[in-house]
Amino acid sequence: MMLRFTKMHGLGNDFMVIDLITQRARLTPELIQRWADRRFGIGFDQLLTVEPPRGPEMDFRYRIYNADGGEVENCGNGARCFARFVVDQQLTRKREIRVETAAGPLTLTLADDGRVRVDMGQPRFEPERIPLKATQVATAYEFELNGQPITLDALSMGNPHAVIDVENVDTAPVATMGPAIEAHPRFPHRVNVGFLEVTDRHRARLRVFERGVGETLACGTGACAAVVSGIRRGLLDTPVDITLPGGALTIEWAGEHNGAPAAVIMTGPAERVFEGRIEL
Ligand SMILES: N[C@H](CCC[C@H](N)C(=O)O)C(=O)O
Repeated sequence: MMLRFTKMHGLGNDFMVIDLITQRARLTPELIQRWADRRFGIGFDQLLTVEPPRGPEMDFRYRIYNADGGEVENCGNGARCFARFVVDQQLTRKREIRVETAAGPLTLTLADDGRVRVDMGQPRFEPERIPLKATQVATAYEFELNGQPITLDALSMGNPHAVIDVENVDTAPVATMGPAIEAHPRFPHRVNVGFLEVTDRHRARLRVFERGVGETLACGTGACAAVVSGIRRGLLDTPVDITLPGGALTIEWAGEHNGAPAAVIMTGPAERVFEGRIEL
């Protein structure tokens, strides 16, 4: 049996997108890993599926699988591609689309300039909601890494993120510190690791070592987490143009009011590369 898919990317963070509304497929971690391989398979950072909603208030269910085959809670670049996909495939005529994810609802809006605006929901700071082993909420957590002390921030965008300040992202120790923090035992579900360079009050640069993938050209939830962290710590002001190796996103966050964090708004591109079919 042949399975239709579309190859897409958001700033070079690339996806295999599968319509499981008009098709059926049982996706196992082994199959996803094989398809994710950039030589023996299709090659992608994440696999995204488009599924029927489980409740009347949603238009679709949006599921995300990392290249290592693990299902995860959220993917920001993927959300923009999801919106482009369901419109291009004529699965909806809406331009404001409500989707359910494992972390909660997202609202995807296609803008006239071709970019996609995503209400990414509220960030969460309580250690137990990241999750992170810590005794209380902070904006600076002290870690020991290979015998050396380091300080990082941590929060959830539905998926877990650590944020480390660096002078220059180009020389940041992404390849060594990234995997060491991703697998640190204080992050029981592992973690995405962002290296943040603040340029000025409204601009920043970021590289991300993604959980279950490695360094990617862009990470939407990582950009949201880094900007929220920068605003909370008084380093940034909303809106922020954040530049990753694959390109730039605009992130807006109005902060916390009466202890309730505002939703994070991310705006950026979504590109289709090719349509394909693969033997199931
Ligand atoms: N690696 C992430 C999922 C994909 C996030 C990223 N591709 C994005 O655009 O947000 C995790 O394990 O939580």
